[in-house]
Amino acid sequence: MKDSIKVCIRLRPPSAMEQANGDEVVVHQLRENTLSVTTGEGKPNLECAYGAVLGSECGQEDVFKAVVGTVEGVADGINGCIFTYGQTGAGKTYTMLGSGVGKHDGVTARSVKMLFEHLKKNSAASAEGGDEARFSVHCSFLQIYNERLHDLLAGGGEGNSSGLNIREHKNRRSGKPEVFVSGLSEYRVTSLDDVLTLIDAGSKSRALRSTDMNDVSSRSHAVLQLSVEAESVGEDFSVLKRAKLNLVDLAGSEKMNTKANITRGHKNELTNINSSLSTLGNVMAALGDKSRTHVPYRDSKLTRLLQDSLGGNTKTTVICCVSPCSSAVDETTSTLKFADRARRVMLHVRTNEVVDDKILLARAQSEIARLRTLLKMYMGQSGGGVGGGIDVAGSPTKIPVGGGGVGAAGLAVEDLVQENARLMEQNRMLKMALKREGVNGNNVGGDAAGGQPSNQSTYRTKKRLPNVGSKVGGMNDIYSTKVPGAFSSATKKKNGKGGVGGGQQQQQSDSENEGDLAQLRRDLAGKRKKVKKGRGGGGGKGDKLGVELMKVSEEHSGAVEEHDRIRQEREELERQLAKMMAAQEEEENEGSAFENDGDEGDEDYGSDEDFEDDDGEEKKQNDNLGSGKKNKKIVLTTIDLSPSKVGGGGAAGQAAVNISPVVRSPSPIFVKEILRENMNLVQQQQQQQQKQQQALVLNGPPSGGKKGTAPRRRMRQKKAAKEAKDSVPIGASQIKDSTLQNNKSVEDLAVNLTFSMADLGSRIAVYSFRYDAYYASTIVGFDHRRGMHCVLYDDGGESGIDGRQWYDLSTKKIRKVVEVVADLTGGRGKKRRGKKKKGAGGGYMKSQTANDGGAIKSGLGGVDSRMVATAKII
Ligand SMILES: Nc1ncnc2c1ncn2[C@@H]1O[C@H](COP(=O)(O)OP(=O)(O)OP(=O)(O)O)[C@@H](O)[C@H]1O
Repeated sequence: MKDSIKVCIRLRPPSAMEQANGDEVVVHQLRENTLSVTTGEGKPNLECAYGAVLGSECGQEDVFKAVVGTVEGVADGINGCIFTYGQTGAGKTYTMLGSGVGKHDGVTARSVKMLFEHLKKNSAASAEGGDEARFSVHCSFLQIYNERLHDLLAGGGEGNSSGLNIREHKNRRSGKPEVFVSGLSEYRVTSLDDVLTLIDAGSKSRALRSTDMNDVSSRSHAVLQLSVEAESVGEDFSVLKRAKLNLVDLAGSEKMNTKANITRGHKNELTNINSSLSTLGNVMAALGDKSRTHVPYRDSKLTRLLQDSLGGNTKTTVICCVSPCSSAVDETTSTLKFADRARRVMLHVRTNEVVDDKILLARAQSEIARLRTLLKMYMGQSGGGVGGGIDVAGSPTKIPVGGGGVGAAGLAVEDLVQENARLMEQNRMLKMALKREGVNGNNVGGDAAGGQPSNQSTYRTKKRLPNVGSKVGGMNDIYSTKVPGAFSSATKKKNGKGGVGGGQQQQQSDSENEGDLAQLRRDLAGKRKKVKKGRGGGGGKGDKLGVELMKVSEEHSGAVEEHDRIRQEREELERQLAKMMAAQEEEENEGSAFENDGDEGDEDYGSDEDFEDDDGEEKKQNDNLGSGKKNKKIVLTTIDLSPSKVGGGGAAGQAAVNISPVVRSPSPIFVKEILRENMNLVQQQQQQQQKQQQALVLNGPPSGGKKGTAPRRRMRQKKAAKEAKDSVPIGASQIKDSTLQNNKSVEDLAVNLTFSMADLGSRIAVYSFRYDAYYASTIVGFDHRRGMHCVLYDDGGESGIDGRQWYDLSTKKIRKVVEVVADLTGGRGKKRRGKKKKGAGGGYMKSQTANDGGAIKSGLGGVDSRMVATAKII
């Protein structure tokens, strides 16, 4: 869904200072979405329209109404971002957070309230429908101060750390890069009160200073982020929706007052704020200008962090706050210019949902059906459609109507794919038959003579040499198109006049069909070219149709190619089989030439009755077998390729290849079973490899006869262990706590260990787990769903707040979790190095996996009963 950034302008009432100075009001709301600015002497007055204009008299509720659209979608998986922009003292913080810390009736509190209401409503609706619904919300709060990122919930404010880093990782599903802050703590919140507690705590750490316009001016950009996950699980589906809501209070722009005696620190702040706001403006300008290809997101931390919200998959609203007074008119004009740039930016918003595979499959199937219908319509329009079958090639009416058409090109994609599966299975059976008879069925195309016919093999005599294809129910058309029947050559050779005649006729129709098929292919190629050409032209319904046709047509041509390959393989197999039969026959004829009465060669094999009436013949044959005599004459008929006959028989126990008048296709269930079997085999192989690897680590590599010296053996073992360790893929667990098993879900842990983190759908490969006397728990592990390392922690219900941090170390291998530290007592910006001494520090806990030696950070300044845990993963 395409949408532009919504821009609202909010005029605050004149401040006490402005009133005292006798400032004139020069900005007025004209209509719902327009305002006018009297800019002063010599400058043109402005009249501008925006998404909404909120006059001085508008309250917080009115403002929220204007931005509610951004919040509404979050519970349904649509990212949202609301940020305030404007001069210092223009009312940004008031708009976002309300009047002063503690009174949270601004956009933030209202948005959070609405978000929880929506999530609960959705849950209740799902529950009413009999489905299970769960949601989780995690909250983080950071500030960008002097181009450094600080976790406002980690304590210590600007001084709490040297600054966090912005990283990028690829979304596993969409494949698109996503920006995140590495090591930023997130707390699980279940109500508005939880969020307000965090805002209160974080706001205490925010950088503030008094400016000319504002006694309590925010000198940093603050970003409150809520990560929402809502899952609904039904009997046969599961949908997980994820979205982020960013609520941003930007630092205010401020004119450099050269006369005022400002400190170096203040100057530095000012430069950084103005520079990042100017980059924000440049980014907006670049995004709004289609001719520009480069967007300078990386020019500031702010734009990099908001990258997704500005030009990506996020519904964004900007509230530009302005003073209505004449003394601020230049700043107001500049803010309105920014607003103008912002409203030109187009966004591509979509629902972020992870759907269960079953649903995806169903969707894909319905899409294919839709495309197929489209194709039919298209072909019908172009005059190429034929009868019941879908004629992709759009060939003239030579093609027989319905029932599969002449050749591969006359079949629908689905039919072809099914046909291919059938043929493949038959080829497999043929290979088995060949193998049983001594020819290496795998060596298709090789020298058939390599596999001598077995003397033990016996073939039943038949009256007729039917073409394989001609008798195959459901696949005859395809097959007869190109494959004259491997056995028809034997027929010709063996059958004398009558046989030859039949063979010629068959050949003739084959070549005719070949011609048809070639024509169909040419037509198809021509059609594709046309479609491609049309696509290049751009625009229009026809183009869309063309593109979709292309898709189906490509799908079709893939199936045709596959079909050709399988068919060639089939021909080769049959050639080998026929060759082998001929050799066998010759051999037997040589051995008992006089036994051959020669009469049967003159028989008329044209009648179906003859073909079917083989009971008596079979009995005779069996009698021959029983008497141990060789067959007088070996004539091969159709081989029963049905799995029940061939698959289960086994070469040794079967006296002959079973003969049956009809080639049965393997049932779809059978194919499924094969696939399942293959998957099982692969899994078994993988398990075996894992076992071998483990055995290698435990016992060292097999000695292979040479025992070697003990040191060498040890070295070998060490090397093998190292290799095994190195080969551990990311996310594979190195479990350190024997009480836990790999890949426990967080929910499992919650049940067993009262760990209240309900990170929906996550499966965490646990490297380390700690549950201590303070009832606090910490997990360090790998989150498979996110493809990131994580530290999850819980203070055991003391404050009801859980937390988590994600680390993007996906390119690195996990060696060791060095340390997990939690501090329940608080303390500002503590930094610890080295080993924690026994007994020191109440509430300090260390993971069993701790190995020290690495930097440890802990502490949450000013916030009691909350825990911080950081792991260093090297
Ligand atoms: N619409 C409003 N109605 C009433 N008071 C307002 C309004 N907007 C702002 N104020 C008051 O104006 C003062 C400055 O507002 P605020 O701190 O929100 O400005 P700001 O844009 O965030 O400034 P800075 O960028 O310096 O942080 C505050 O005392 C606030 O209460």
